[in-house]
Amino acid sequence: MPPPLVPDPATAPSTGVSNWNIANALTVLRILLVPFFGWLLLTHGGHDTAYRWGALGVFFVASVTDRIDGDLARSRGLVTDFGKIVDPIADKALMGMALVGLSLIHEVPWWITVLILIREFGVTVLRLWVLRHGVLPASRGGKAKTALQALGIGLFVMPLGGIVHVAAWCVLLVALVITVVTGVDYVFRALRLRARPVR
Ligand SMILES: O=P(O)(O)OC[C@H](O)CO
Repeated sequence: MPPPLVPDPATAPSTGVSNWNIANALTVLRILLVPFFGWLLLTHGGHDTAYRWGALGVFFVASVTDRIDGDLARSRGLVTDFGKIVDPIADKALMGMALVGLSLIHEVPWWITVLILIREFGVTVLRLWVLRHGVLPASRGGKAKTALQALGIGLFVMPLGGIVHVAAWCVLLVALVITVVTGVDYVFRALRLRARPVR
């Protein structure tokens, strides 16, 4: 099969470019936005509508940079192992902060937050465990999972009730299922990678 015209940054071989590039800078920016987002979400116990909208704005910007840095890495040949490892970590930091914050203000049950955190932490450990054999890139399912988590969390952060709240629950529950299923899938991918020789 001929190679795709635009390689996927997750699976494309690293190009040898410097880690100091615009795609990785956006990833780092996303990490820096996490505490700011958390502060906005938790101010006044999450009951201040203005801060809540502010938190949603920061969450939206951070989520959009996830898309942009991937597109930039694809189109400009800026794929690096650093990006492959740190990009998912940045996503996990943002989603983790959001879920812990929403649980602290009693809007998402702790069991959901803990289950998702265990999966995300576990996949990060798997990535480090296989690193000497190769990089475990984000799978399509993993990317879909992150997009659904972002949508569900974004709906929860919106200071609106009614149908928005119902939609938030539906999306988050679907995201939860995909989170678990892709987590199991990564275990098998990691085991296959570990069977390869050390690089
Ligand atoms: O499921 P993971 O750990 O591969 O994470 C996927 C990334 O968040 C996609 O950007």
